[in-house]
Amino acid sequence: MSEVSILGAGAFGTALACALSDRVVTLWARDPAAAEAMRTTRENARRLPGVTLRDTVMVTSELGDAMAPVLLLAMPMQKLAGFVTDHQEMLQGRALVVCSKGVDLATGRGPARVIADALPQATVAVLTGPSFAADIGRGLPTALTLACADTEAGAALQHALSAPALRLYRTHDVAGAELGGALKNVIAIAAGVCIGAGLGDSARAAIMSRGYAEMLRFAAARGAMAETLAGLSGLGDLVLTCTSEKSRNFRFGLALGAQQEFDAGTTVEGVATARALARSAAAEGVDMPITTMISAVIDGKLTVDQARDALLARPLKEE
Ligand SMILES: NC(=O)C1=CN([C@@H]2O[C@H](COP(=O)(O)OP(=O)(O)OC[C@H]3O[C@@H](n4cnc5c(N)ncnc54)[C@H](OP(=O)(O)O)[C@@H]3O)[C@@H](O)[C@H]2O)C=CC1
Ligand SMILES: O=C(CO)COP(=O)(O)O
Repeated sequence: MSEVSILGAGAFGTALACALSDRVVTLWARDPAAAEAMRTTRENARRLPGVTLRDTVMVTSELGDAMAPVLLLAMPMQKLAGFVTDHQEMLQGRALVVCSKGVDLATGRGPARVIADALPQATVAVLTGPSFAADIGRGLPTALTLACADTEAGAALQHALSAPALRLYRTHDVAGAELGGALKNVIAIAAGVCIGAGLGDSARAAIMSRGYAEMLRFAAARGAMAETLAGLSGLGDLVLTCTSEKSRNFRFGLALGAQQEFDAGTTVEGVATARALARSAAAEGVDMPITTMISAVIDGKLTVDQARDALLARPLKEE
């Protein structure tokens, strides 16, 4: 049995398994056929093609075989609540490190709260920051934030999950870390829309800066620290995903801006999160114009032109 298991064999879970394969690590895939294919070909051809899984990566579809002391949860945000509720008993008493980025649309909760509500006794941490699965899977250097309210447990996890090319910084600001990862995906969609609609690089820089301003406002309203948002999990990830076509959120925005189809099977966390955040911002009186416009454009309530005009026509104000 390994010390660390990764639950969810998508692009990110597979990449993390590769990063941690300097030791024995277990990767759980819910689909037995996918697990069998990975075991025999040593590749996750569907989610992370071109990356070879070392022999130290044990792949299983039996959840019980993956019950290590430290579990990394690498599944889409909207699936997290169902997963932890369904497997409450098995997950009890372990350190749960969630890698999902987003807000639960049904309840408005972030990933750490979703887990803590289902497993009140669990040690919960968040692993987030600028990191494309394709980069991590290839062993390229990456720095992430590990957030845990319990400083001692956080330090232990920081050491347990660091690897030769994976450098972890630690914080106790769980809300800040998870909000950074959730909020930036919506701004990445907006940046993609901007480029896809031909609005230009200057407009994208404005979206990134003003998007960051609204990330800070929302995070402050939730009691998060501005310093956390200025770090890897906020600004770092915002820059990455607003400027690279490796980002699915950015690519989704590109397609939306260019009025092109986008593959519905691709995980685009910012879509549900935009809806959840726009709803919360309105309810809590937090000014989030870009997030609100992007949510409306995604839902077809506004065209890109209407959203652009509405943003430009806002009352002039101090920066
Ligand atoms: N890809 C990246 O570069 C990064 C991703 N992340 C975050 O990691 C999370 C996962 O993303 P990523 O791996 O890229 O997504 P993928 O779409 O590549 O994979 C999602 C994985 O989750 C599994 N899954 C879906 N539904 C469930 C469920 N109900 N129970 C258990 N497993 C389920 C899928 O299984 P199946 O294959 O059987 O459908 C699949 O293995 C997201 O929140 C994302 O924001 C964070 C940093 C980087
Ligand atoms: O969060 C990510 C990189 O840090 C991955 O971004 P996408 O989900 O947009 O591909």
